[in-house]
Parts: sequence; C-alpha cells; structure tokens
Amino acid sequence: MIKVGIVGGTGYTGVELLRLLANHPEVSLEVITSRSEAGMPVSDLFPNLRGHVNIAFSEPDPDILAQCDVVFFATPHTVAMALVPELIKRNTRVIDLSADFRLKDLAVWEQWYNTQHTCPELFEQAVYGLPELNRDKIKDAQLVAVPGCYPTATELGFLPLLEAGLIDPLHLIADAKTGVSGAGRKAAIPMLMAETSGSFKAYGVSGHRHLPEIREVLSQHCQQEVDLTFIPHLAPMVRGIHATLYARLTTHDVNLQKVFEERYANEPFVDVMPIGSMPETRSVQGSNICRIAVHQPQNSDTVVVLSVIDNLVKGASGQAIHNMNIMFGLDEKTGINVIAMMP
Ligand SMILES: NC(=O)C1=CN([C@@H]2O[C@H](COP(=O)(O)OP(=O)(O)OC[C@H]3O[C@@H](n4cnc5c(N)ncnc54)[C@H](OP(=O)(O)O)[C@@H]3O)[C@@H](O)[C@H]2O)C=CC1
Ligand SMILES: CC(=O)N[C@@H](CCC(=O)OP(=O)(O)O)C(=O)O
Repeated sequence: MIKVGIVGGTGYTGVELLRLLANHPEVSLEVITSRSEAGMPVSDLFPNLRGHVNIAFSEPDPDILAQCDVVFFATPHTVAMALVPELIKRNTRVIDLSADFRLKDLAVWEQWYNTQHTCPELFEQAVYGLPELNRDKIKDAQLVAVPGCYPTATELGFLPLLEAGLIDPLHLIADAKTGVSGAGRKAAIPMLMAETSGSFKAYGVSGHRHLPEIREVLSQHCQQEVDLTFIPHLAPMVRGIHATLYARLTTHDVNLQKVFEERYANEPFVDVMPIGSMPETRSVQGSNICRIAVHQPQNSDTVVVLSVIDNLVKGASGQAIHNMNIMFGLDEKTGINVIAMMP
C-alpha cells in the first residue's frame, strides 16, 4: 500500500482528495493535517466520509509527513514551498496542488505571486503534472506541480491545434467560466449565495495568474511563442469550468475532428465528443474527465473549442491522483474512474 499524507485536509480540494483516495485500493491514508481542526475526526467535519475515513486531523509535522511515501499539498500558494524541501530531502515524493512549482520562469512566478520563492532549486526540478503532456517525466518525478484548473481546461483544448501547427499561436482567446468552489472554502463576501446566485460576471480581466501559466506551458511544449487573451468569469454554480477557446486557423485543408480524436485516442481522461457537440459542465461533475468538442462555425477561419472539466477533480484532486498513479506505476485509472453526476 502507498502511504499517503495530505497537508490542508479541510479545504475543497482536500475533501475531494479524501473522497477519491478513501476508495483507492492501493492507498493507506496516514496523515491529514489542519491547524484549525487538529484533533477533530475527519468525518465530523465531512459527514460524506463517515465509515470511509477513520482518522482525525493533525497539525502539520514534517517528521510525521516524511514517513509517508507521498504527500499531497492542498494548501494556499506559498505554503508548500516552505515544507517541501524537508520532505524531498527525506525521499518523500510530493504532489502540490498549489501554484508554488507550476512555472519554470522564476522571475515571472515572483512577479505574479508577489513574493520571493524560497526554494528555487526545487522550482526548477518540479515536473508540471499534466499527464497528457508529461507522462514520462511524471513517472520518475520527486515533485509534481498539479496544473491550475483553468490551465487544465485551456491547455487541453489548444494543444492538438498548436502541436499540429494549424493556428496562429499569438492571438488565442480563452473565455472561461468557473463555479464558486474555485475560490476555496474560506469565508468571502463575493462568494456568498446572495452575491453569486442569479448573476454572472467577469473578473481578473487586467490579468489573472493563470495567464502566465498557460502561456509558458504552451510556448515551451510547442517550442514557439504562444500568447493569449484569458478572461475568467464567475458563474452561479458550485463546480465546473467551461472554457470557450478561439483561434485563427492558418489552413483550411484539415479535418479538425480527426486531429482531436487522434491526439487523445489513448488518453483515459479526455473525451473528444462527436461533431456538433456542446459539452455541459454537469456531464463531468465529480469525474476526472475533460470533455472537448471542436467547431468551425460557418466554415470560417475561426476554430472554436469547448472544453469542460470539474475544477475540483480534473482541475485539482483527481488530476493529482492521476499523477500519483503514474508515479507509482499503477493503472492510471485506479481510484479515479468515477462517472459524473447528472443532474
Ligand atoms: N478550489 C479549486 O477549484 C482549486 C484549487 N487549487 C489549489 O489547491 C489549493 C487548495 O485549494 P482549496 O482546497 O480550494 O483551499 P482552501 O482555502 O479551501 O483550503 C486550504 C487548506 O490549507 C490549510 N492551510 C492553510 N494555510 C496553511 C498553512 N500555512 N500551513 C498548513 N496548512 C494550511 C487549511 O487548513 P488549516 O488552515 O486548518 O491548516 C485548509 O485545509 C490552493 O493552492 C488552490 O489554489 C487548484 C485547482 C483548483
Ligand atoms: C472563483 C475563483 O476565485 N476561482 C479561482 C480559481 C483558481 C484556483 O482555484 O486556483 P489554482 O491556481 O490553484 O488553480 C481564481 O480565479 O483564483
């Protein structure tokens, strides 16, 4: 059994990790930390876990965490970088759901996260945990940075087009919408039901921290400069991301549906939907699937890709477990082959 620890077990990604790992046949949950709830049985806070998770929250203690084979960080940005060096030194593998290790350009990271990075060496070594891109590197990684939720939906949508050289890489547009769970479990007035329900708004228009992540990952992978306009929106729903992606085609002589189907033919968690489909966020709710549909409205030179994920699963905890399965040589679907909930 793989001995697993979780730092930050009381947030939404933490409880989602617990929901999925509690049913994972190769995992033994050893430690779940929370400073505010230390001592409380996990299932007292999360009744969905009654009968499945029988341990209590504890304070984060590096000596105890280092006894695990792998530790997930489901903590706000900058928490992981303080604890990870000690764990890596003691041969515990780390899967970080925060943004502490997602970029490769340190100056860009420090600019967007407005702080100095405390372990630049590990920053360089970390593997970006998008399995559809980096499966081979993930296998041997000591430290995996799980992609952001918007970047997951956006990168998977643009990748087939960029890899095949079919679009102008400098003028991409990602118009993306998320549910309120993306903001985490903390109390915040803009996330109150009275503020969000029955309303819809853009935010972060002048710049969102996922912009440099998407730009860097796509540019590095495609070995050419990629640039985009990325506008996030808050939708009145709890879970889900819907990204509507636009790009200008540089050729007309191509079967776009076939390009997508071939790119993702062997990917267990990307579903390329039939021609004409319009994927709904509820069709991935609770599942680790990214559903994608490619369109060319009025046969114009604009390609439109619709990409939906559950921000807490494929956009965070499910993808984190997918990485763990690859790192430990398991069948990639183990524990995360969950069917979405409709409605
Ligand atoms: N919500 C989402 O859709 C997604 C979130 N993410 C990322 O995952 C991470 C967690 O997100 P989410 O679950 O929403 O966050 P929450 O804010 O809901 O939870 C944060 C957790 O971290 C713990 N924590 C906070 N500060 C510290 C600290 N200094 N040391 C140790 N533990 C700490 C908290 O427990 P306590 O304070 O009791 O110790 C709590 O359990 C974030 O980095 C987020 O950006 C990634 C993709 C999607
Ligand atoms: C509604 C809301 O606030 N959503 C979050 C989603 C990002 C997130 O969850 O953070 P990661 O960088 O770890 O993916 C935001 O826009 O900041």
